[in-house]
Amino acid sequence: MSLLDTTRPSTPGKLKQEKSLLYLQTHRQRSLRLYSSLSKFALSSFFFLIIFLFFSLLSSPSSPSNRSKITNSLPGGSQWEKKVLKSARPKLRAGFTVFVTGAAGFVGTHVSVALKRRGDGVLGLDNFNHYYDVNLKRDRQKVLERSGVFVVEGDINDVKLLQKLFDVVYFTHVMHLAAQAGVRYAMQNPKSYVNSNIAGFVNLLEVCKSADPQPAIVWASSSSVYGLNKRVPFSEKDRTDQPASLYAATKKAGEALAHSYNHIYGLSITGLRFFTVYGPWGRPDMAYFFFTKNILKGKEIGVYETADGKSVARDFTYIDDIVKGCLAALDTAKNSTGSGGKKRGPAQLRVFNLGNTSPVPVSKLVSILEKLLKVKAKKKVLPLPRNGDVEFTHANISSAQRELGYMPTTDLETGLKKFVRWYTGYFSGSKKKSW
Ligand SMILES: O=C(O)[C@H]1O[C@H](OP(=O)(O)OP(=O)(O)OC[C@H]2O[C@@H](n3ccc(=O)[nH]c3=O)[C@H](O)[C@@H]2O)[C@H](O)[C@@H](O)[C@@H]1O
Repeated sequence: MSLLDTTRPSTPGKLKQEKSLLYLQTHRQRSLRLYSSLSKFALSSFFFLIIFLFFSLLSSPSSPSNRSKITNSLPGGSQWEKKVLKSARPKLRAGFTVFVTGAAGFVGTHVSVALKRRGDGVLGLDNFNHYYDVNLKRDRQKVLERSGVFVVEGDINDVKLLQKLFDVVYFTHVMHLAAQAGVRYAMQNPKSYVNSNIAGFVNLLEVCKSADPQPAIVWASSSSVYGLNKRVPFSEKDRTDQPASLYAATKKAGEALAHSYNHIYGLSITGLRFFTVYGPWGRPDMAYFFFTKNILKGKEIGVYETADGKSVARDFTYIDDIVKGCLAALDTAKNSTGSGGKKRGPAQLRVFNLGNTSPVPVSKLVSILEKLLKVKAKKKVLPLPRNGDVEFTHANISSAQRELGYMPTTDLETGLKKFVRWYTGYFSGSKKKSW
């Protein structure tokens, strides 16, 4: 007798019911079996996936040594700290340990290399923003690396990063050159100026004031703070409450901030008012740079003139003279008097003009470039636009001369010759030879 027989019902209706019950049970068992094998499959696939991921993490490209290299070279990692310390260590016992912000910038690169060459320790910081060609900044970074200067990639608004750097290194000095530069761009992107030149500066001052001991600070202000001032040459005693551009207003705000941090916390602070700095490795957004580019390309250049038909004029200052002024400002900076956020006595607060003391009309700048490039410029004389530009600048440098021993020695023609030599070498591909 078959199994079916034994389960045979006493009535046909009951059989149907029981058959469907049996069907349901078997179906449920089958579903349960299917479900359980599916979950087993899912579970084992999951484990397989975990094991696979585990082993792929262990294998190339992130082998254990590579991985630890990567984590170590990230900010905070042991290799990163080693690089930071090595770069910041002075060669000479009496050497400074300088934190240079904006190190891959035009002035930042020159100052960092000069400090390193004379035996100071230098640690750079730069956010490598896209205000102008980042490749130029990267090439400057290569120059810095060759000189032994490590540039940490980061922003002055990153409190944690600054704090970390100040925890790792005891900086005797800060050379603060990171800024949103350019007079005319301020109309397009005002926030960038507020962010870098005001918020970023406050951030840096906050970290400096809390450091124990506090570093002495030297920072880049600008000739543009003189704004509509008509007294010539511009003296540090003249009024600076009429900025003509938002850029100038943020630099003037920086000077006011410097005053408060000096007054409240005893930070030693020196502001340097740079006058239209030019030279090799310069900024492509500046007139002398893009005029050179456009003259060589046969493109038109706009030369501004004032309402009474005079060419606008600038006290163009060669980079090497500016570097000397920066180093002298560091050398003569007295110690900050506070520590850990508390002032212990009055501290040094200074501001100096760093200019060339011989303003040159922009039309003359163009004729020098024409001579050096041996190409006639396609000039278009335009009325000075209402874009924040001022008609002229002219530095009185007697204060810097007296206290810093600052004395510029490069006239515009000599400086432009050096710039043009660098420019043609750099853009013809012989970058490495040009420093
Ligand atoms: O002295 C300073 O503090 C400032 O110097 C420069 O500002 P600026 O003097 O305006 O330098 P450029 O932009 O290179 O202009 C130089 C001259 O060329 C003129 N110019 C500019 C552009 C143009 O198309 N045509 C023209 O005639 C300007 O009016 C100005 O007189 C820098 O760009 C600022 O970052 C710096 O702070």
